Parts: sequence; C-alpha cells; structure tokens
Amino acid sequence: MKAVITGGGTGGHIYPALAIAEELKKRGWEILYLGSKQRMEAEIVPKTGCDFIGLSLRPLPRNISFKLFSFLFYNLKAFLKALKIIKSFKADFVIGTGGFVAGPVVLAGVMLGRKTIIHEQNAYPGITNKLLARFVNKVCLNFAESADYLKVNTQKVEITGNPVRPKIINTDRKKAYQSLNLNPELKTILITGGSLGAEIINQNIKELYQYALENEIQIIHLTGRKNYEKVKNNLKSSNLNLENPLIKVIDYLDEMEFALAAADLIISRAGATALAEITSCAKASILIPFAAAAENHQAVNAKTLAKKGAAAVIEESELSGELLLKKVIDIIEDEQKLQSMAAAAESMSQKNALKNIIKAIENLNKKNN
Ligand SMILES: CC(=O)N[C@H]1[C@@H](OP(=O)(O)OP(=O)(O)OC[C@H]2O[C@@H](n3ccc(=O)[nH]c3=O)[C@H](O)[C@@H]2O)O[C@H](CO)[C@@H](O)[C@@H]1O
Repeated sequence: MKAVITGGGTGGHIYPALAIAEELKKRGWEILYLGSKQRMEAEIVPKTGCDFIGLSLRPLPRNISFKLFSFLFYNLKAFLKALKIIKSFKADFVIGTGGFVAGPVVLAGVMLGRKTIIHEQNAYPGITNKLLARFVNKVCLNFAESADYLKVNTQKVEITGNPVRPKIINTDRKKAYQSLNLNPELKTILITGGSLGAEIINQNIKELYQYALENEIQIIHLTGRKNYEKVKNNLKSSNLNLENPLIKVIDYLDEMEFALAAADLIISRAGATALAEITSCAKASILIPFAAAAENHQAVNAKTLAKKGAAAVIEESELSGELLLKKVIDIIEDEQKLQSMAAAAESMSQKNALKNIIKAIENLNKKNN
C-alpha cells in the first residue's frame, strides 16, 4: 500500500503526521510526505528518513490585496503538482494533518478518487481541515467537540485522540539524562514555547534561572530558532551564568523525547500536540496558552489538563517572571503535588491514539476494496 502524507507549517501538525507515517511504514506501506518547501517540515521530515517533496505555497492573506493573486497562483500550481505526484507515486491514500499545505494536497487526492483522511489536533479545527472535511472519506479527531464546527456526516467522523510518536512514549529516563548531559540526581525543568518558540515565555524566565542556579535545579530551555540569539543575549546581560552545566539553552531540539523524559516539570505553550506528549509522558506542567490562537483554542486545550489537576495555567495577560517562579516553587518543592499532577497527566494520556488512526485507515481500506 502507498500513502501520501501531508501536514505542516508548525510542529503541531508535522509530528502527528510523522507518527502515522512511521507506523504505516512498519506495516510495509510506502510513504511519501508532501510538505511546504518554505516551512519547518522541509527540514524536519527528511531527517527522519521519510521521502519528502517540497511544494511552493503561500498562506491565505488576511485581506484582499495583490497577495491574494500570489496565493491563488502558487496554490493552484501546488495543487497541479500534487495531482501529478499522487498519480505517479500511485498513492492509495492521501492523509492530511492540517496546516495550509494539506489543502491542495488532500484536495488533489479527492479529485483523483484516492481514499482520503484528515486528522485534527485541536478542539477548534484549523481552516484547512474545516474546508477539507466535507470532501474527504474520513475525519479523525482529537476532541469530540471539534465535530460541531465541521458540519459533516457523523458517520465519517472518528474520535481517535492525537497520535504521539512511539519514541516519545518509550524513551528511558537514564538514556535521556546521558544524551542531554544532565545529572540524574537533580530535578529538571523543561521550558518550551512550542515548535516556533514563545517570545513572552522567553522574556519572563530570568527569576526562574536565578532560582535554578541557586537551588541546583537543571533547566532545558527550548527558545525557538528565531529567538535564540536574543534570549541568550538578554540572559547574559542579566549576569546569569550560562556556562553553568545546570543550564541548557537550545534553539530547537530534534530529539524532544530526551527533554520530555528527563523533565520533572514542564513549562509550555498549550498546543494540542505538545499536550498529547506531556500527558503521554506523565509529566506535571505549567501551561501558558498562546492568547492569539484561533478561537483561543490553546486556552481550551490547557483547561482540559487543569480541570483534572494535571497542570497549572497562567494566562499571557497575567504572566510575569515572579508569578512563573512562584508557580514553579509551588510545584517543584512539593513532591506530593509533583507526583499527583504527573499521575493526573498520565490518566489523560491517549496511548491508543496512533492505533486508533491506523485502524481507521485499515477499515477504510477494507470498506472500499
Ligand atoms: C502558534 C501556533 O500556530 N500554534 C499551533 C501549533 O503549535 P505548535 O506547532 O507549537 O505545536 P504544539 O505546541 O502542539 O507541539 C509542538 C511540537 O514541536 C515539538 N518540538 C518543540 C520544540 C523543540 O525544540 N523541538 C520539538 O520537537 C514538540 O515535541 C511538539 O511535537 O500547532 C498546534 C497543534 O495543531 C496548535 O494547537 C497550536 O495552537
């Protein structure tokens, strides 16, 4: 069997696609990933050994301007290229995980009569999946409530959860400490702003750094590529000793499984894929939802964990270095709290999500054969 897989723009769409790709490959499928040439997938996907072709696309402009012509021109070209590739690759399936590159690619699969599936990670679906939902054969969802926004026949909807790459779940903590050069005797805090990094988090961590240095706590801080130099310079100008082995400031970590496995506490944005990973790894977290996310969906994501006692939430509007440090101290200095939050996170993990999606793919395959 052969599948074209697509999805991208940010890690939140790419990693679920890679989880599906990896599992199908294990089952003998041939996979070709179609992504955007200009976005993160062009770098991330080939590193995993998955065949990748980059398309040239433009995002939907916010208002009607000359950019609309460029959007139509490039995306029509991408659509025609996708048609050609799907045909010559002889794909049986086209599977999309959101992000605007998935639009022309999945649509090309629909036009060619291939079996088509989309997966939506967020409670409030992205615009691409909203547009594609009515045309595809199967819609897999992380949250049941997303179906309310999609207006599609409920028979083609399946609630699968959000697939996490098996290595994220299975990484041994000892190996993680070794790989990241961490001391297993000390507590570790992971700070991550999602795949792009979060400037507002990066700007409010000096107090936390100071505390970590004074109390022998390790920090892995993933700044995001764009912000890396600025963050380092800011921290240096505050006279924080970045050469101290307790501190690891990293722009982007490909081996996220190590950072997740090593962490006792995670400070994070509340993207749906990040949360699926945090719960799968059974970690306590402090979540700072991205306030400008469509329909404030990160706040909705974060609340699901907070309600169960798995996470503390800080709204962007109230975030300060002092408040973040206070929340960290509340949790990291209270072993019982740390453990009960980790247990609550574990109770929310959807370890069968990947299996559920593969089952949905296999069922669709049987049904139409
Ligand atoms: C700004 C934006 O559009 N955010 C959206 C995007 O977030 P974003 O792309 O940040 O996605 P998530 O926060 O859900 O996940 C981040 C992913 O990047 C990985 N990672 C991160 C940092 C790093 O150094 N290395 C690394 O591998 C994480 O392991 C995770 O798999 O997609 C999510 C899932 O659709 C949405 O919920 C978010 O609202």
